[in-house]
Amino acid sequence: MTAQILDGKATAAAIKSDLTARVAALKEKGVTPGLGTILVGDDPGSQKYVAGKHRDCAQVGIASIQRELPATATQEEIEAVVRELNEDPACTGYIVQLPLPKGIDENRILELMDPDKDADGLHPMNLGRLVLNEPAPLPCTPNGVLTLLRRYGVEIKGAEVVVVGRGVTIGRPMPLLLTRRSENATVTQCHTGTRDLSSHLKRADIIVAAAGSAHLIRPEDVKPGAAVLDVGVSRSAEGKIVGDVHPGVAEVAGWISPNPGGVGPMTRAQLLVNVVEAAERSVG
Ligand SMILES: Nc1nc2c(c(=O)[nH]1)N[C@@H](CN(C=O)c1ccc(C(=O)N[C@@H](CCC(=O)O)C(=O)O)cc1)CN2
Repeated sequence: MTAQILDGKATAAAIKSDLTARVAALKEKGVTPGLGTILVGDDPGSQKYVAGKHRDCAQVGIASIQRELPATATQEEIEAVVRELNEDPACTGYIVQLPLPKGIDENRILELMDPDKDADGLHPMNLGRLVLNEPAPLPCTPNGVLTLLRRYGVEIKGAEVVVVGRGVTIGRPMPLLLTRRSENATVTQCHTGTRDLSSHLKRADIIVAAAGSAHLIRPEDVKPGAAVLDVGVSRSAEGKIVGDVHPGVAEVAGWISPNPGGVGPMTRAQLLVNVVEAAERSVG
């Protein structure tokens, strides 16, 4: 078997084309959505992701507001920029690019954001709303995973899903999305403390690999026909992306997301969706 590709690049392009029309309609009503980003430090990966987010904004007509601070920025300096974007009427939604440099209290920064401007869905109020099943902006990567699965007709209802990883951007919120009544999946969350990862993976209809551990998911651990989403990013010595999923998995799985070209572009597209939806709510 050769797996069908879950093409994140193509799916993101379709989403952006829909958003372009919605942004134009908002502008006719006098509202220009504006995405702010706060980037601290000089991590090349983060710089690339933020640059991509602003490229996407330009494509669909969303205004860009960029704030950059050096790696030496203090907690107070970052908090001052958060307060500034909270107050800026041109900034309808914003994100703080994660991770922040060591020594910065990331949770405190997220808590300080105006939850109504939280374009990432990572403010504790919005994560709480997700737990309570109330409307909230959805975390971009997990929502991107769901959108890809739906687009390619992968059955989620009743599926056994294994999520590998427990980070704040993917691992923690992913099961919350998958276990909503609208999705009705059964989720097992695995992490570095899981005793026998292989035994869990072998039962999974869908695997979401977000461990950041190169080629952790091996062909022999995957049930034939399963859908495998590769979210993890490690870098080779040459700086190339190495995913969590071994290339041989493509011979066993029913669907596989490439990496790059899978969940990454979907993360960016879902961010724009959150920004546009917030602007649409503001006009009623
Ligand atoms: N505030 C946030 N920080 C981080 C998030 C997030 O959702 N919000 N997620 C990740 C990084 N991320 C988004 O910011 C992200 C990751 C990957 C991509 C992407 O388009 N990747 C491309 C490859 C790019 C490359 O060549 O390096 C792909 O997969 O095709 C976009 C955004 C952590 N931080």
